[in-house]
Amino acid sequence: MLHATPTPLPCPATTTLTPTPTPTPTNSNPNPNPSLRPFRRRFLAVPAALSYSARTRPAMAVASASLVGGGRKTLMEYVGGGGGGDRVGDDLAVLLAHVQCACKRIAALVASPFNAELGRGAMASAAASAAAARDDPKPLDVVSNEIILSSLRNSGKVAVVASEEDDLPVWIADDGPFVVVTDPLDGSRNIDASIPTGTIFGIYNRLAELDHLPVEEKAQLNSLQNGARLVAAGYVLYSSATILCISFGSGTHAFTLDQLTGEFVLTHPGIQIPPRGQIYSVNDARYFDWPDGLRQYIDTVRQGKGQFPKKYSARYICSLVADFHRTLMYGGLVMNPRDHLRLVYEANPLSFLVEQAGGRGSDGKTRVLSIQPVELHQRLPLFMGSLEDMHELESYRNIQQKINPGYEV
Ligand SMILES: O=P(O)(O)OC[C@H]1O[C@](O)(COP(=O)(O)O)[C@@H](O)[C@@H]1O
Repeated sequence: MLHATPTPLPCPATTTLTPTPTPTPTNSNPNPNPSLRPFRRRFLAVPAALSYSARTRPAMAVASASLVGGGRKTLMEYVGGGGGGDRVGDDLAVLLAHVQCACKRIAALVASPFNAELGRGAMASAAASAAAARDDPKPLDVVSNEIILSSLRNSGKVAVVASEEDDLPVWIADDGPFVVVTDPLDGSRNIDASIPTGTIFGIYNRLAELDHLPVEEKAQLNSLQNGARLVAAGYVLYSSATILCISFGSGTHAFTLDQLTGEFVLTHPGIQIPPRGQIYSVNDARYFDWPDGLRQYIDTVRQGKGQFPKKYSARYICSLVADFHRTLMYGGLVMNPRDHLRLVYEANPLSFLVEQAGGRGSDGKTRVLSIQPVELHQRLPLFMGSLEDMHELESYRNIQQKINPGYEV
């Protein structure tokens, strides 16, 4: 079994920061599928650090020493050593310790051999209801949501959490200094094929001027903050490597999970997205639903007739975090031109990260971070990537897809 021989590392992975203990979490969105309860118990109960068998550990530790001993900082060392700049006080550090802990749990979950059983739960519920739309939460989304919510509660640092999986934000504590928005497991429709998925999160300060309002109202308004007010934003990519990429408003930095020690170590400090890439990432099957401007742009760059005289390549995983991460690394564009991705949970945190890496995020007309959210689950066309590619794309003007029939796959 996955956790038969646990060798727990402390969670949160810091000894200097002591999270405030809170009562056993309850969830506002209990999973209605009773067949999932054993899995939820298992994954909510495991220690954050990944577990390894005693037999394999010594050999792995030798390899590990060469990586971690190579002078690379862990995420918590980076944050504790002032790496995040002035914005990262003790409260935010404690919160981050809990966020990374939750994401290690989700990383173990998505790689688990028990996913097939969880998937059967998804198919059963889909069969039971004709209304089971593609956007319905899948069990792994639900479990991931519970893991995140539980960790955020336990941090003692969060006033309210707004999750893509929940209709309404969950108020946690009046004195929590932070507001967290999250998509706990984006791209989960790919999970049965072991295609990468990701967690996205954004952190705002709680707006003290709203404290006097009724709970529902202040929960909503705190969660609808403009993306320009983000204190920090990040994602965790669950792929061949598990990568936590974060910005505190002073650059974008990526940490890779060392599977041997269970620590995120700094591998990509100060990421700069190339000003030009040669890759565009979009669901090309929608070509005939695209507006003229977008078709012309893609036709132009794929023929090497754009401002950059090389033929562009296409890459599309259909998992936003994975497509975004590749774009951050190699440059180019990642886009979904129809009203599909969500401003609060996806577009704002990722735009914050791409801007901090020297790129741009827009809805095709307007900088994402200047759009004031009016609804929690508000959707928008989304274009992000290299600065020069973004400017060229936006110069075609008519790039937002207005036809959005609700595709089957
Ligand atoms: O169907 P499209 O337009 O290609 O959209 C795919 C996008 O939708 C997502 O799967 C998110 O949508 P869901 O919230 O429905 O899972 C992204 O990960 C991906 O980039």
